[in-house]
Amino acid sequence: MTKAVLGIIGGSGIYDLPGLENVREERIESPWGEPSAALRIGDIAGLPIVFLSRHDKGHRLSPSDINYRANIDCLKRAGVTDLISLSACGSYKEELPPGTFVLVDQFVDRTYNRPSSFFGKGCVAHVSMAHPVSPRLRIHLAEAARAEDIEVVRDGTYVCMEGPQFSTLAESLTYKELGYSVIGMTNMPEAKLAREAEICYATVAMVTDFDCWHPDHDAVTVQDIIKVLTENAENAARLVSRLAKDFPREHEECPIGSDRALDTAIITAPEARDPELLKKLDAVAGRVLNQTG
Ligand SMILES: CSC[C@H]1O[C@H](OP(=O)(O)O)[C@H](O)[C@@H]1O
Ligand SMILES: Nc1ncnc2[nH]cnc12
Repeated sequence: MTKAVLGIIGGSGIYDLPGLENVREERIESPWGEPSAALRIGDIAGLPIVFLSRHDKGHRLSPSDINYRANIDCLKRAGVTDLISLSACGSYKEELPPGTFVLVDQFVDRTYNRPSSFFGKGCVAHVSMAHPVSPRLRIHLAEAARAEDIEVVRDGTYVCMEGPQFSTLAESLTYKELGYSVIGMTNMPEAKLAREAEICYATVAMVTDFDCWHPDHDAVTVQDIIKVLTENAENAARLVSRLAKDFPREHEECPIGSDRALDTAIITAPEARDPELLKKLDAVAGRVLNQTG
């Protein structure tokens, strides 16, 4: 049995986690470089929690400047088994107005300027991303939201753009036409890397705006977003507290195998593997690389 350790990545407007107790800050060294910030390690209702601010205090980092590999590697080193991303997003549906929380179940990756894998030359791996979100985490989040009377929608598709500029009207109309639910700039490659690191991942996409497709809302501005962020952040803190109280203390095996994703993924023959890369993979892939026989 593995102890459950809940990781929380706080996005825009969430630079700390109210309710986190017995907090200590830890700067974990990663062979993948500098993470966004020091980890804040503590507990809520006795459940171990590791909090990481994605953009760091003061919103120092833009989506393309975040070292997603270092972030996920550090969370893995800290023992995180289950990871929740709290993310601001724009909405493509009238019925998902600002303030709605969407428990997305699919992602579309439109980013192009970020390293998106721990693997590569000297150790090639192909994990499945067919179902990028852990269904079990989505269920726990939906139950926590219901208990706290927070409006959530249980599924949806999050398209991840490179940014940092918001979409053009043509892009916005295209994504809407394609049936996507929400847009953001950060959940890819984060979700891919969490899968490679065998960490169960789920996102709470918190709607802040209607992007620019909506006839009544012309262009998005950071000022408008900030107005909604504060209220969303308060609800997110309540949601996480409730989630932690009711969360199983033993890590539950993922029904779609997120926590065993590397069992069938590595294709490079042992004799063709690059020892330098293998060293960097010690945390992310240690479970499978250290197997003997
Ligand atoms: C400040 S609005 C744009 C910004 O907010 C979202 O970030 P996060 O997912 O970390 O909450 C979006 O992806 C952009 O990075
Ligand atoms: N409209 C939008 N587009 C991209 N990222 C966002 N984050 C919040 N609102 C957004």
